[in-house]
Amino acid sequence: MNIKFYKYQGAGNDFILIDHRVSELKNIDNKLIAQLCDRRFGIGADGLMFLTNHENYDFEMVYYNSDGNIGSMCGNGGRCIVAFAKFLGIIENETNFLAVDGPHYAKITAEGNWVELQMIDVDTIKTDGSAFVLNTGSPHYIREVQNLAELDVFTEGKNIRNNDTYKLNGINVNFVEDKGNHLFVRTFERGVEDETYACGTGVTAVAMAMAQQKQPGHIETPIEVLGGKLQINFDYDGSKFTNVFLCGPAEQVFEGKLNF
Ligand SMILES: N[C@H](CCC[C@H](N)C(=O)O)C(=O)O
Repeated sequence: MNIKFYKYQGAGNDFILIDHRVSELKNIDNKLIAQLCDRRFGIGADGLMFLTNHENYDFEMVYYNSDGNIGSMCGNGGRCIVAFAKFLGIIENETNFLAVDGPHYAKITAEGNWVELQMIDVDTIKTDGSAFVLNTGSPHYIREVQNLAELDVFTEGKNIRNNDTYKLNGINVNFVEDKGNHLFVRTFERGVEDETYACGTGVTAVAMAMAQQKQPGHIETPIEVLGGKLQINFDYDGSKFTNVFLCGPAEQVFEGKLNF
């Protein structure tokens, strides 16, 4: 089989994309996905996505984590697949597509490399000790820290993700430092089981957890991650977050063929 793939990255969160409308890869084998995402034995990526047809939407996004298992919502993956749909000529500068957590609206700049993706509304933030826990399409744990640049995110994140509370279903673990005019965020991702350079649903959750400690209103939060800059915009009425947008770059890096 000769299967064409494309590699995308959004703020350093990187993905393999396959146009499933034309691909011959019909039986999705989780071990093969893990191998393709492996950085030594495969292409290397934090996740793999199939773009498929859907009768009521422009397309459907099917997302797998790099361990080969189907993932929950991936925000940066969502932004990358929107850029991919534009590249394929399926959409122009706006789209409504379906993902695992429901329909998403997105808009895209003319050049196609800046994508603003609407995320699900959120009305529940729980606490776990001094940490916050919420679901933005994927489950997230958020802890505020000092000196985040020095933190051992892998060890700390892995311990939290595997503690008795979260071991069974897993959780994505985010650490945030308030830098005054922006938030600095680092994330240990479930399904990658490592720190990634950016996590879209993660920074969305972080912006909400930090905003609930402030005045309600329209809130725009600039975020710094290891792989670049993202921005989260939403309306917060004191209990609910609506009109939530994850904004940032989404770039095609290369294309290739799987030969097997
Ligand atoms: N990198 C992703 C999160 C992937 C979700 C995955 N780690 C899971 O919990 O299944 C993002 O940009 O939102």
